[in-house]
Amino acid sequence: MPAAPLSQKEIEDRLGDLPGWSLEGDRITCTYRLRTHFAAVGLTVHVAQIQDELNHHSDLTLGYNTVTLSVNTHDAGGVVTENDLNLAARVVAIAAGHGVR
Ligand SMILES: C[C@H](O)[C@H](O)[C@H]1CNC2=NC(N)=NC(=O)C2=N1
Repeated sequence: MPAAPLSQKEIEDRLGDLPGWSLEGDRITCTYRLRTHFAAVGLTVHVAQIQDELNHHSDLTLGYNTVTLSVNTHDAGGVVTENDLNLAARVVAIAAGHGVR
């Protein structure tokens, strides 16, 4: 049973607790800036590990010293659900440990 779509107000309310995350169209997104390229790679690998654990995957983009996540729930027709907010919360919880700026 796919997760239920959330209203824009529900999403915006929850994003208040997710620093750096925002609603962009039909997905939530965040760009983390790291001190070095290698630190960005490390965050990317850690996020990939969490995504496989949750079986929920963002479009994950690695730049020189940035990691951008952009996500919604495919199984719900490409809208934001609890699964996306849960992934964002897990990433927020680990970001500081990677030395995001
Ligand atoms: C078959 C597999 O469980 C599904 O395709 C999972 C994988 N990762 C996913 N990631 C995202 N963002 N949305 C999904 O609906 C989703 N479904």
